[in-house]
Formats: sequence, structure tokens, C-alpha cells
Amino acid sequence: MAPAATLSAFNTTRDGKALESLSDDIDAINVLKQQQQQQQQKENDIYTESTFDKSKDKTQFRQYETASDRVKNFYIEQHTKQTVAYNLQARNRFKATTRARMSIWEAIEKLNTLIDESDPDTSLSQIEHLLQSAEAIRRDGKPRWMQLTGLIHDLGKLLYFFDAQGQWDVVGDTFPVGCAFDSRIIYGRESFERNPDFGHPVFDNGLGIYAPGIGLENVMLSWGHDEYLYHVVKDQSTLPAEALAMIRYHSFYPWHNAGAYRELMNEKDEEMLRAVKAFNPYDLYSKSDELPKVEELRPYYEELIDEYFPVKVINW
Ligand SMILES: O[C@H]1[C@H](O)[C@@H](O)[C@H](O)[C@@H](O)[C@H]1O
Ligand SMILES: [Fe+2]
Ligand SMILES: [Fe+2]
Repeated sequence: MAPAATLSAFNTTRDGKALESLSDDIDAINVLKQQQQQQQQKENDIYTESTFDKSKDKTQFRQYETASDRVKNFYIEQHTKQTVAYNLQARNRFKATTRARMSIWEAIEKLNTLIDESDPDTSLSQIEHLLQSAEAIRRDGKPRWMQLTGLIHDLGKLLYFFDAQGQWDVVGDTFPVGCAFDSRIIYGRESFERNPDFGHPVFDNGLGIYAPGIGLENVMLSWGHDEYLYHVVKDQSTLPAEALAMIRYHSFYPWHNAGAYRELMNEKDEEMLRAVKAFNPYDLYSKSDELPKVEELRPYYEELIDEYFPVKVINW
């Protein structure tokens, strides 16, 4: 016979309540499973049209030609300084340390003081942008993991408070380094004229250091909040591959929006492109929605965070 202490530990749930019997336990699990299945049936496919597809005047967004000098200067700096050498260095630095340890909600609050200089469409704080994106996804009945992706997708901007050199290596659209700068990047090829890799016989020539069909996961995208958060989240959450792609490529507009760099894709990237495109309207067009009520929404999203992040304190 097992000693009493061990037996009572076995018959006790984590919150200390004694279980009536094993069959109660199994019943509870079955009920939970059923609930989850029903919920999945109620959820819309991530690919069904977003409500924004009909209701927003899309010509109001991403108007870079008429944007402020703040935005224009941001991109000149980003396009001048994002080089192959810098990107290798940033990745090494990322791997070498843990910058902070905090929960997802703490991270959201910390980000609240950052105003993104690259963004012509919002001057709201990031917590508002994150909740606007998540709420729009939720309103459309999309899966819970996608709502959570909306809530966290820009948390990589925390980099700004750690080892960034400015905003140019944190925010803004992304593009690959190590291959030709494409004219479909914001402000075109001319905006790279002062980049040391501009005109380089390998780095700025066709596919450069990459083989055709190599797959985006093997392509160095300009270092910033997408790539950083992707690495943080992939090992510390149970979010699906589509969510990870939405995070990693959401700023890669020359690819998901303008059709550039398709020669670098592999088969898996085709599916990921669909997912990123499905996510994009919620990120972009929610920027003109009404202001979210942060404290009212918090309990709903804290539960959602717990569902996909088994460990509360995240290594950043
Ligand atoms: O200005 C915005 C902003 O920084 C976003 O977070 C990023 O995802 C976009 O691609 C960028 O254009
Ligand atoms: Fe972003
Ligand atoms: Fe965003």
C-alpha cells in the first residue's frame, strides 16, 4: 500500500480540493473537450472576409508620399542603416542575453510609452493599437489564438527599451538584406543610396546570397520587432504556425502586399502568405476604430494569454 501522504497528494487537485473519484475527473475533461469543440465550430475560418473589407476606405491608410517628415526621415535612416553586417550582429546580440523577465500584460503596459515614428496612420499608444487589432479579430469571430496574436503582434517593439540603436532597428516595414533592394519597398530603391550594401556585387544583385525557393525562414529580414517577437514567442507559447507567421511577417509589406520576393518562397510559405494576408486588415484598418477601454477588456485577454502561454513570466 502507498503511504498516506502520497495517496492524498495523488487524490488532490492543484488547488488543493480532494477529488471524489477518478471518473469525476474524466467527466470534467470530457465536458471541457466538448466545450472546446463547440467553440471551434462557432469560430470563423481565419480566411473568411474581414468586416473591414467592405466597411473602410482603404485609400486613407499608408499614404507615404504625403506622410510627415517624421515618417520620411525614419525610412531614410532605416534604409541607410539596415545592412547585412548589422543584421548578423543584431541576431548574435539577441541570442547572447535575456533582456528582461516579465509577463505579457506587463510587456503591454511597458510599451505604452512608445510612439512609433514610422507610422503615418496612428499616433495612439501601442496598448491601444494592440487592443484595437485584437478586438477587431474577436468581433469577426476569428479563433482565440488569432485574437491573441492581434493582442501581442507588436510587443517586439519592446526592443526599443533594451538594446536598440533607435527606432530604425525596431519599427517600420521590413525587407530582406543580402539580395537586391526591391523598388516596391516604401520610397523605392533610391532611398537605399547611402546604404553600404547598395550597389554591392552580391548583396544588391538579384537573389544575392539566397538560392531560389530557399524559404523565407532562411532569409534575413531587416531586424526589428517582427523577427524579435517571433523568436521570443515560438519557444514560450503554444501558438500555431500561422500565428508565428503573422507575427514574423506582418511588416513585410513588399512581400505580402506588393508581391515582391516571391522567388524566395518555398511551399510552406504559400500557406503562411495566406495567413499573413488574413491578419493584415486587422492590424492596419483597426487603427481608425474607436478607443478601446483597457481596464474593461483586461480580464478577457488575461485569460486568453494564460491559455497559450503556459509559463507566466516570459524571457524577453
Ligand atoms: O509603421 C508601421 C508599424 O511600425 C508597424 O508596427 C509595422 O508592423 C508596420 O509594418 C509599419 O509600417
Ligand atoms: Fe508591427
Ligand atoms: Fe501593428
